[in-house]
Amino acid sequence: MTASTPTDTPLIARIPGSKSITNRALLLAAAADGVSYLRAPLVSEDTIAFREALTALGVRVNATPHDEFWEVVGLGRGPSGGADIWCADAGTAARFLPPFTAAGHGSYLFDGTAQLRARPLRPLREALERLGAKTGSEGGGDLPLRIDADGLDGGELTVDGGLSSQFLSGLLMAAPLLRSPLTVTVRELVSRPYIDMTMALMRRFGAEPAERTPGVISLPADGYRATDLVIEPDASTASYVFAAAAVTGRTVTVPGLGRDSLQGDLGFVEVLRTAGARVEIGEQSTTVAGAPGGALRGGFDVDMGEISDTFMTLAAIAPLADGPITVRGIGHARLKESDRVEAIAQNLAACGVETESGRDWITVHPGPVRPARIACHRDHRIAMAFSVLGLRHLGLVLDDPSCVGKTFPGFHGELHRLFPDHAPLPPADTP
Ligand SMILES: O=C(O)C1=C[C@@H](OP(=O)(O)O)[C@@H](O)[C@H](O)C1
Ligand SMILES: C=C(OP(=O)(O)O)C(=O)O
Repeated sequence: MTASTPTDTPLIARIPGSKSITNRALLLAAAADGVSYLRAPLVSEDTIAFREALTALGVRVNATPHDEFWEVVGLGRGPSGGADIWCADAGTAARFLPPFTAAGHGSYLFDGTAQLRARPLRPLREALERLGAKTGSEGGGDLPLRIDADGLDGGELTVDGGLSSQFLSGLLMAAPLLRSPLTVTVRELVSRPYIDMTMALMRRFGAEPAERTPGVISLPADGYRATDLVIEPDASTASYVFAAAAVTGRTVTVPGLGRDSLQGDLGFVEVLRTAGARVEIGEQSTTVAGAPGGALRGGFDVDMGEISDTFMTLAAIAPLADGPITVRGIGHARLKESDRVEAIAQNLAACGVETESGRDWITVHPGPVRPARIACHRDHRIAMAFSVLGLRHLGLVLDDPSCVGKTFPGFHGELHRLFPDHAPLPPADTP
């Protein structure tokens, strides 16, 4: 072992499957010709919503009793017959499914919770209209969204991914189902690693997207072939146990997340390295070892625009560091389950921590953390990020612990299993 290699006996974390990979794989399997197998899928509110939406679209998804794998009987084309589609809180459902239905036939009405209705959808709708889709809004907002589908021709399309990369991912995944090839030119783009994930998974299902010039993606209209896919643990979820290692001085290993991961959010461990943790990204696993006593180095500035789901994991523990930490590039994090920049600033203020923030950045100053009630805003990541800070016995209480169910229903149980001396027993209403 080298000096920088984690040494104490690692705690082995059980991290559920990636939400982003599960929901992409569900869509691609539904569009494919043949029967696909998705192994170790995430079972959470977002993926159940996606699965139920596909069922409403006439796709058969059979689960084994303990969800070891899901069998998806592909349609081999877009859906037909029309349906009402409930997207719940899932941004992936609201952004990936409308292009899929537009490539099919029939009338579809998409809706979701008040939280989802508040999130942007217009650039996707406008892109679909430019492709020739007939769309309508009911009630004047972005959702409910109606799509009257009669298949789509390809051609040339410019897409604005400046608010969310999910618009582009949804359009790219629908492209092989169009009547002719499509070339997409990307104007503005946040969260680029998710586009690489989309294209990598499209290839796993037999499609051939090509980006010969950066920002210009050509997509043959050759459909998808069924496949058998093992879904990696979720790297955004893993950020909480890696941060937990950093603040407790323990070592945590996540098996199944290695250097070939499709998920950009694994890059969060590099931010922890800057904060003084030791990190090893192996072929099949990643290990983070906290500095003794859970000491954190501050006094740095980091752009987390490409891995913005993990910025709250860092910001929540930043008061424990020995200097201020500034996170940049996170304007689009204001458009998620909550305004995450505001939610972090507000909750840290409740803990007596000083912050400064602007449209797309926040600085967290070091200092004592006082007991507080954390306002989760029904945002799973606010709940999970502050649970990690809470490992330092600071008297933090979440106002809505069960909101973690969006991506990790068993979060509190797993945190307690790994850190029984630091994390409380899970609340009665969570697994
Ligand atoms: O494509 C995806 O699976 C996701 C893309 C990201 O959203 P944005 O592109 O809106 O940043 C991320 O925040 C979200 O949790 C999942
Ligand atoms: C932004 C998120 O989710 P969604 O897929 O709903 O966009 C998230 O999980 O942090």
